[in-house]
Amino acid sequence: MSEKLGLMICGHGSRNKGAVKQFAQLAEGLTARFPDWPVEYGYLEFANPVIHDGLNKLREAGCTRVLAVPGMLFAAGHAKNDIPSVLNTYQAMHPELTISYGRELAVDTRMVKAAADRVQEAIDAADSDVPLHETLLMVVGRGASDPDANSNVSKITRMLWEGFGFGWAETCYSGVTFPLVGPGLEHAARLGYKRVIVFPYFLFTGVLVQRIYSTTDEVAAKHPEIEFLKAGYLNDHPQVIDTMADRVQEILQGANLMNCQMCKYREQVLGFEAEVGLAQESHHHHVEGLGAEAECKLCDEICTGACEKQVQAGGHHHHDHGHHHHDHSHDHGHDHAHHHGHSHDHSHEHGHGHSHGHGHGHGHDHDHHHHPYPHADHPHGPRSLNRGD
Ligand SMILES: C[C@@]1(CC(=O)O)c2cc3[nH]c(cc4nc(cc5[nH]c(cc(n2)[C@H]1CCC(=O)O)[C@@](C)(CC(=O)O)[C@@H]5CCC(=O)O)C(CC(=O)O)=C4CCC(=O)O)c(CCC(=O)O)c3CC(=O)O
Ligand SMILES: [Co+2]
Repeated sequence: MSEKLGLMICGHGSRNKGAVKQFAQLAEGLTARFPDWPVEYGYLEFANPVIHDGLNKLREAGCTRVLAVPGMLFAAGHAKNDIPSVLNTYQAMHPELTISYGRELAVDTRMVKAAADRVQEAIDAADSDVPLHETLLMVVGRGASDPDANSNVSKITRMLWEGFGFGWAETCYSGVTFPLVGPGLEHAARLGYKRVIVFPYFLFTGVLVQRIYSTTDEVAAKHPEIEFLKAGYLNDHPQVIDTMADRVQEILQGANLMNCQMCKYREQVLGFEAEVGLAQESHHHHVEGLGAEAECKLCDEICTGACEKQVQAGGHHHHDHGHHHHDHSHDHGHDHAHHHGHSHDHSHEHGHGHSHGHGHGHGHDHDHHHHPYPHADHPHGPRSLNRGD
């Protein structure tokens, strides 16, 4: 029997409409590279269609083998646990279909080229001329509880630093790990460079990119002697699409091997030894498929940061399912009542034994546990930064 191939692009998803639109554009770009196959995309969380919907469509189109690629920059929880969990569940329900999973975009010369273009665009758009030697590049990664992914951001930073010849370069993160953007930029401001370029190494706009830009404005206001440039994120850069297309080809060539050398689940990674052999399970089923329900109504298109201000003012996020800020809220034990009225116990086990429960909109009760991130209370990390919630 001949095989009918289909392509499934597994994206992250955002509450922000602009972000979802931009990911869809990226997916369109990839679709154009595979004109002979049915191509679908779906999101892990916060937006529709979900990955499951896309898989249904491919199956209905008669596909016998689905090549699934993660629309993810690095291999952390989403690429290692959450997407595989969705795919494996689907595979188990549909044994007639074969799902082959590809790898993340990872550190790749083409990704570095795409990043370099965004940095160059920021330099070109600047009013003044500052020599590269007097410029500091700050690359902002998403940040995860996986040092494999976090350290790959530093590699991107070094490639850009060395490639351009900037005076200095640093790496910081939008959440979960340290240093966060605020402390990272404050440190950078002390180094005496005339210009600081803040570059979010992100695929699309959204809540987090907006937070990075707002934090940059706050730090810039305190340092009028330094010029801060805000570079754009990767978006649907042709080289990003090329890289993703290559990840698809790798599956067919049988070369889609993830690099497990630095994987905390398999190897004794310094500081993360306790996580060897840990179950790689998804924590995302509770947010998956929140479509129109999760969509942010506070901004029209590109995130304005209005949701953050609401949180800071003491109110909860408009569609807060209590998960929204958990990466920096482990230190307060409290319960959120939720408008949907279902309860869900979400406990984070970590060294200090705190936990918080929250309710959220889901049809069933369940427990899930995140392994404690060993440096959650780092002085430049998430817990020390009081964003007011
Ligand atoms: C705003 C928020 C959603 C909301 O609540 O609205 C949001 C948004 C986005 N995340 C994105 C990417 C990634 N998110 C993770 C991981 C986590 N993200 C989580 C929370 C939140 N993520 C909420 C903010 C909470 C806060 O900080 O206040 C965690 C804490 C909780 C959880 O999800 O369970 C979990 C940590 C798990 C851990 O490591 O412990 C990883 C790493 C990984 O793979 O795990 C990647 C990179 C994947 C890659 O490599 O590409 C993108 C796409 C960015 C892009 O454009 O590229 C968006 C979209 C946007 O910014 O809108
Ligand atoms: Co996420």
